[in-house]
Amino acid sequence: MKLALLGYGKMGKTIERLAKEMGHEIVYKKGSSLEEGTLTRAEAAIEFSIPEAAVTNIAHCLEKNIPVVSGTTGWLSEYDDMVQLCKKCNGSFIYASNFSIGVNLFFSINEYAAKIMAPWKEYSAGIEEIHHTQKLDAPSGTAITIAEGIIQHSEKKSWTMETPQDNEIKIEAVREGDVKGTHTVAYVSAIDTISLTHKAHTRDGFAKGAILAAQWLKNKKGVFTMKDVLGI
Ligand SMILES: NC(=O)C1=CN([C@@H]2O[C@H](COP(=O)(O)OP(=O)(O)OC[C@H]3O[C@@H](n4cnc5c(N)ncnc54)[C@H](OP(=O)(O)O)[C@@H]3O)[C@@H](O)[C@H]2O)C=CC1
Ligand SMILES: O=C(O)C1=N[C@H](C(=O)O)C[C@H](O)C1
Repeated sequence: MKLALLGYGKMGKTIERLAKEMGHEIVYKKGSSLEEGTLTRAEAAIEFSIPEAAVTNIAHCLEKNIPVVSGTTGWLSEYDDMVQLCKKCNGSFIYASNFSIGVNLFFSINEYAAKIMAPWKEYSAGIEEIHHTQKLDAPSGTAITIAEGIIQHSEKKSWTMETPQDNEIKIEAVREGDVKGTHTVAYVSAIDTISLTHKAHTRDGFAKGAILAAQWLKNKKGVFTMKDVLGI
């Protein structure tokens, strides 16, 4: 496929390396001070930039009728606007807080655990995410998706990074070293703890999932999620 990369940082470069190994061609690259190639040659755009740039990048692709896969986190207050724009342009759009197949399986395990744990009121759920010190947003998009999975299957109503009320889930964000992304859900009672952890060893899983999503999106119209891509 002919791919555009919107954002050419850690993720953009990882996607470029893996996409080339898979036989795809990068026809356009854009960073804050870089623009190479021609966007309109692209069959799909893969967008991993910064929260402030994501909406403009996504809207630009939709308006130019280029299918767009976005993994940028921290801009979701404007997600519904992008859904509306995609419909108006009859475009193709996938956003995921995490494109790794392992994390998407973890999301399903998390929802299953939330259902099982819901009646057992002596356990209280909490989430911890650990990332590298360059990460701009907190909590991670993945931690928010995990919290939403618990909220969907329990009496919890929202998440917080402060001291939680009874109907809130606490998310703790830790920034250290070059951690690629570690997410833990823990159910803690006075006598024991049940915890589930996903730990990314490299960024390759995120990048492979985004390339898979771009391939899957070919010839499809609408707004999709990684659950659609993976059929889970
Ligand atoms: N959904 C998922 O699976 C994953 C999501 N992410 C998310 O992806 C995003 C990027 O992560 P990462 O690559 O690690 O971050 P980086 O900081 O390494 O890269 C971000 C890049 O965006 C560039 N940029 C800035 N402004 C624009 C613009 N207007 N248009 C295009 N590019 C621009 C920056 O350019 P410059 O270097 O010149 O400043 C930089 O190269 C983050 O939001 C992160 O949370 C990360 C991993 C997985
Ligand atoms: O910024 C990162 O690095 C990551 N961001 C995503 C998030 O916010 O969930 C996904 C992954 O954990 C890496």
